[in-house]
Amino acid sequence: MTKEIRLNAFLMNCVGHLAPGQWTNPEDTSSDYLNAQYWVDLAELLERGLFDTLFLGDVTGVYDVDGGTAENALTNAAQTPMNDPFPLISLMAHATRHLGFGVTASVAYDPPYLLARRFTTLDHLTKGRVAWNIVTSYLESGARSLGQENLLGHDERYDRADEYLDLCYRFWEDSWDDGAVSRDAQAGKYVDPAGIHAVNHEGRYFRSHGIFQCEPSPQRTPLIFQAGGSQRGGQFAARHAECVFVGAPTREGVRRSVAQLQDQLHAAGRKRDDVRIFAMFTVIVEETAALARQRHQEYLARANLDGARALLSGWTGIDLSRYSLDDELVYVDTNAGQSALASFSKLDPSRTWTLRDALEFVALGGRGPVVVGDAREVADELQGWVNDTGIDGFNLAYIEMPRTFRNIVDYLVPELQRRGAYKRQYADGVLREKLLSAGPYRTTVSP
Ligand SMILES: Cc1cc2nc3c(=O)[nH]c(=O)nc-3n(C[C@H](O)[C@H](O)[C@H](O)COP(=O)(O)O)c2cc1C
Repeated sequence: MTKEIRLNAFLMNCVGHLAPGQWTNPEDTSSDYLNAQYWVDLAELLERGLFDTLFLGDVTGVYDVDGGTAENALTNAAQTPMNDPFPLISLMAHATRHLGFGVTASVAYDPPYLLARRFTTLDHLTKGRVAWNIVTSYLESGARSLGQENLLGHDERYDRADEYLDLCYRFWEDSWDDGAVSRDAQAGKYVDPAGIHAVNHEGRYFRSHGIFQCEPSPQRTPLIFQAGGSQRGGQFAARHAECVFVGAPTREGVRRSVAQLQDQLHAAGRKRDDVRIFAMFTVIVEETAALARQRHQEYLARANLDGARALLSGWTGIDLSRYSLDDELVYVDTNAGQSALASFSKLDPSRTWTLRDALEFVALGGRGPVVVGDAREVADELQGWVNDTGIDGFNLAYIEMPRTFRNIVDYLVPELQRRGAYKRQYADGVLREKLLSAGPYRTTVSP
């Protein structure tokens, strides 16, 4: 049977996101990210294309690993400057009915109570269309700006994140009984206090005593996404995630990431196909293959390798300005994101990468592959990846705004629909019901 492919759009609240240099194209509108209308137009476009979510990445801090300064990132707009993703969701939810919103929030800085409250608020305002992409942060600059000496150790960040999540689940799921909000005007009773329970938590990293102050939202716990493919990151995903976001440049790399995660799910007592897996990807599709290839060449000519180096240095925690472009990338453990370097070194042993190869790759679409062609070629390619790797869909980055997404909606989506590989309408229900064919509430079991 033809597998239905899921699509999310992958952006950050910044210029260019995963395409440093492309903002210099007069037709690219990504530097309009400061305008509300830019986001509303995008959300409406994605809903027209039946995208599952608009998925917003986020980082705390600036990319200052390259050369030990933020100069490169600032000059080339390498995810710097960057605004907060949360307020965008209220705007876009108001303009749409079905589109989901994935939002990345780090557990490194906000206390669990405040972040849990923010998600509950958004889940209400979106009527249950919010997902949380949980990350543990990788930029030391963020830690310093928030008054910390440095980031916790890589694996300890995940230990702390486990406790963070367990506490959030208690706020969302244990503090308010179903039916406690009676809104009984005749009796003059909005909430029945008997249905509200204090959360008492004394843990290694967090303490909290008291009732959660928000009434339960449609999903209670937002749909849980996770991105972070190290061994420890995979264990964390196996415990919490309902959807996982992987990023690797080759088919073999993605296949291995999926297989590793499935083994970890099995080890955690879950079914191997218990999570929906999305791969980072970029699509350049045009009405004709020739035009798509021409567009690709124009994008390559504008790609900014310095900006790409600022990004890759930040992701890996290694100052890549100290290496020559012909040096081969070799895996070492670092305290930043470990899977970023692994995906250009040990993940796929059949391929070696020089620094130049990796920068040219990252400059168009980050850690995900780029597929170029007319709708038929691109659909073949996407279906091939889904069949060979076990993923469920793609988190699609853009190169040019809004052309990348407009062309996907106008050319690729109808082709996938003709093949029976893409929905023709949204399913009913909250985001979890739409994406997982499950009930409205969290599908992973509390420990
Ligand atoms: C595909 C992908 C996307 C990611 N997106 C973000 C992001 O938007 N913000 C962020 O802080 N970390 C992001 N990360 C990093 C990780 O989630 C994680 O917090 C950390 O850096 C450690 O990752 P690791 O388990 O791969 O070593 C991403 C990782 C992957 C694999």
